[in-house]
Amino acid sequence: MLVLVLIDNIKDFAPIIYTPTVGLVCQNYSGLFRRPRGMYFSAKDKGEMMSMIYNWPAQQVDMIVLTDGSRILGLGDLGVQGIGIPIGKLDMYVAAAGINPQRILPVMLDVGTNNEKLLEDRLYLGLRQPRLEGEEYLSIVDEFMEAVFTRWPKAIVQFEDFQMKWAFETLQRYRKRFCMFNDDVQGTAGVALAGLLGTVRAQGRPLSDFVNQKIVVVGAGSAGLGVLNMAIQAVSRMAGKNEAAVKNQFFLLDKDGLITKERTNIDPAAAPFAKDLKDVEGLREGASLIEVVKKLKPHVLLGLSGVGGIFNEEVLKAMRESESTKPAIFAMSNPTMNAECTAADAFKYAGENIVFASGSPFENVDLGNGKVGHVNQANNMYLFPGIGLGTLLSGARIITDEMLQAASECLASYMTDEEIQKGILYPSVNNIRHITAEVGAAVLRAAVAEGLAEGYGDVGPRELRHMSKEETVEYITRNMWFPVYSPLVHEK
Ligand SMILES: NC(=O)c1ccc[n+]([C@@H]2O[C@H](COP(=O)([O-])OP(=O)(O)OC[C@H]3O[C@@H](n4cnc5c(N)ncnc54)[C@H](O)[C@@H]3O)[C@@H](O)[C@H]2O)c1
Ligand SMILES: O=C(O)C[C@H](O)C(=O)O
Ligand SMILES: [Mg+2]
Repeated sequence: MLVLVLIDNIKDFAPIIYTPTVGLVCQNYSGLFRRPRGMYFSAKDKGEMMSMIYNWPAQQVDMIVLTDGSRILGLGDLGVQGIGIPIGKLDMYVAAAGINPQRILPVMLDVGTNNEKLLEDRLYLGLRQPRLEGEEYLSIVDEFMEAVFTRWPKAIVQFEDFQMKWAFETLQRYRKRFCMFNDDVQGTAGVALAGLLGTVRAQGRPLSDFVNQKIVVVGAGSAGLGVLNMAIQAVSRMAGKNEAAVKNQFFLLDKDGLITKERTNIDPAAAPFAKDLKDVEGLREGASLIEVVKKLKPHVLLGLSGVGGIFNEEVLKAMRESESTKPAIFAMSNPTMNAECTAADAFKYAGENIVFASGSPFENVDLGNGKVGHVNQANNMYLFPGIGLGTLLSGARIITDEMLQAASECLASYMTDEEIQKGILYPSVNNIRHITAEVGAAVLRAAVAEGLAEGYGDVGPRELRHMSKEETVEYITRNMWFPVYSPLVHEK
């Protein structure tokens, strides 16, 4: 019965099973622990993972969400307590994508934690050792991946909330070998790109104008860099130029301010986005956020820093001088406390004509005189269920950039011009099954176009190839699991 309640009331329950409440649960997980859910693989299980996987009681597993707990939302290293995230994401898979709840598997890779507080907490449930590093670490993930795909060759593994270095390294290591994706890097990028394209439409400009938007990204981690990579690919396609030629409009800041080529010890993943000082006249290496906003007057300010409140009054007021008629403020960090600003502050200080989005939910803002400041939830939940379900039903064995791009484009075109004019960039969470069906169909059709779709169950690749767009959406919808409960019969 619970699943039905969740599906029917997803808008009310998403903030509980998902951000922000899931963050609070993870922070307190060891103390709250009652019974286990999912599987834990620890560094001490090395050599045993294959038999452990074969011990999982379900015959079939379709969807796995895996974390090592090293970067849980914006809350940092929470060790095994991060298991709440795979559980919450998979609850969303059940509610939004209709993945059969008997075929999901939340997984924690316990390789230790560097969180001193947890190491000293006598209730802490995980290994009391510093995190494994280097080859030792990778050998654990390798063993897990080999074991999973040996038993369930058609499963999909979603990597979630890994610290940046491992997020990128594992993505490169596995994406051509296994059916996997990194939600923080790739799911987030697709949702952000759809929102960025929406803001161009909200200004009443043609999509081709995207190439002229000045976009400041605050946070050079797995999510921020994922967004930049995908946005630059999109601009490059639109402008018909190579990626190097279209980077000028993007500006990147991390904890040390504006990233330029003058930076010493620059992270290799951020290096391609570092600015030449001559292209940011009047700004210096490490310029602060307020300096950058005042100087550049950007169209979009997008936060993926994990730092609550850094879009402060001064920064938001500076956005009033934006060159855009409808400046966009995306405070995408989670949970709510870590959002770069609140919705109310954004409308109060940056003005009523902004477009606003946050990663965690906020109420719409009453602007007085019957006017409402619409709050969008720019969260990867709009895409990951469709990416997972579309891939599953296509039978593809890898997830390509084209499939992810199709997901993002589908979300970008979901909203009508009328809605977009009102600042509504994303659909209501209440429609999540419909969105997921559309996104899933887009992903599946992209897999077909690339010749990757091998089919699922009785539906072979030939049938998939011959499905129209509408038939694909219908096929996806038909394959969503839905709870049916038999009526209780009372004895008279
Ligand atoms: N809305 C979504 O769908 C979504 C998706 C993924 C991640 N996120 C959120 O984004 C945040 C970051 O995630 P991540 O995986 O990129 O983390 P990360 O740890 O890989 O990166 C964080 C980045 O922020 C930078 N930073 C820290 N303090 C800063 C400051 N004061 N000013 C500017 N930059 C600063 C760091 O230098 C680093 O580059 C988290 O809060 C996470 O919850 C949201
Ligand atoms: O979990 C979320 O709500 C989004 C995202 O995956 C995050 O890490 O913040
Ligand atoms: Mg995440």
